[in-house]
Amino acid sequence: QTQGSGMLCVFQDECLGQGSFTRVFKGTKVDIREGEEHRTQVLLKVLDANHKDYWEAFFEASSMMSQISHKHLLLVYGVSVHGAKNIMVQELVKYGALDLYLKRKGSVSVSCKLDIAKQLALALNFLDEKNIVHGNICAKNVLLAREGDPSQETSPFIKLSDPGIKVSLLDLILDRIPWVGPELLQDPPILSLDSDKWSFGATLWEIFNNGETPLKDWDLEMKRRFYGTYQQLEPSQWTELADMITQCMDYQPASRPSCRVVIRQLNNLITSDYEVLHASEAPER
Ligand SMILES: N#Cc1ccc(Nc2nc(N)cc(-n3cnc(CCO)c3)n2)cc1
Repeated sequence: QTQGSGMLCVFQDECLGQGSFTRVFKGTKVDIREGEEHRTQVLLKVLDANHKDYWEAFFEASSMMSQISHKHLLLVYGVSVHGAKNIMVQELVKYGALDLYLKRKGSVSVSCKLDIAKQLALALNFLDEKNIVHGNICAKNVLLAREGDPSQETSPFIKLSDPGIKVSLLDLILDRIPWVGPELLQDPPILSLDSDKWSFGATLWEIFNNGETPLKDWDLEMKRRFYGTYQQLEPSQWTELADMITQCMDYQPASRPSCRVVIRQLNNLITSDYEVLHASEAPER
């Protein structure tokens, strides 16, 4: 039995993956409306039993998502708090987490990547306008609802997932370097809308590096030094993209570009990419 939409029950199949404190399963939601049974495939995000005391943060994350709706935000049906289990029931997004998709696919076109980046920027702009901090923007939390296929002229479609448990323990924050803004390692940590812009920059880096994990295998000491010495992620060969990532990952939170500026810069990249892409077809000037 869950809150809200009167969902009757959910069943869980195989485990699909995991977050920091949770495991995700495919499941089925059964609603009874006007005496008819409606079955919907869902994603069940189950809070690990040994993290039971995180249930408030777990509940907060899901209630944040269920209070707002936007085409690029994940739909959360409700939270089941029956018995000892805390289960968040989400829409099942067809192709799952973007980082795994990019790793698996390895050959997603630049135009698709730009499209995904723009949709993520639109989701962030929506949250920004509502003064809502997500707090965990990364490719793992971007879900792919539709593949882009340039030959079929179809564009990809993404949904930003719930932020998961807001971590405050220092070593968990260290674990999220380079996605977490350096201002969160200060004392006191300052979580703000600007932090999401830093994370957006790190996520752009993942998208254009085919889902590669930034600072992979770096230990916590090396990660601390990455911020301590004001380092940047390895720049892309595409200067305009590299500049955008560096601007988002500005060590001064207030100097990071607004969502509107980011969307405008992405549109310029899309146009320039289009021109390069179709330059060969352009009639001799
Ligand atoms: N093979 C396969 C396959 C796997 C998953 C999905 N779909 C889906 N839908 C969601 N709402 C959330 C997630 N999800 C995945 N990993 C996390 C934890 C890290 O965020 C969340 N996956 C579809 C196909």
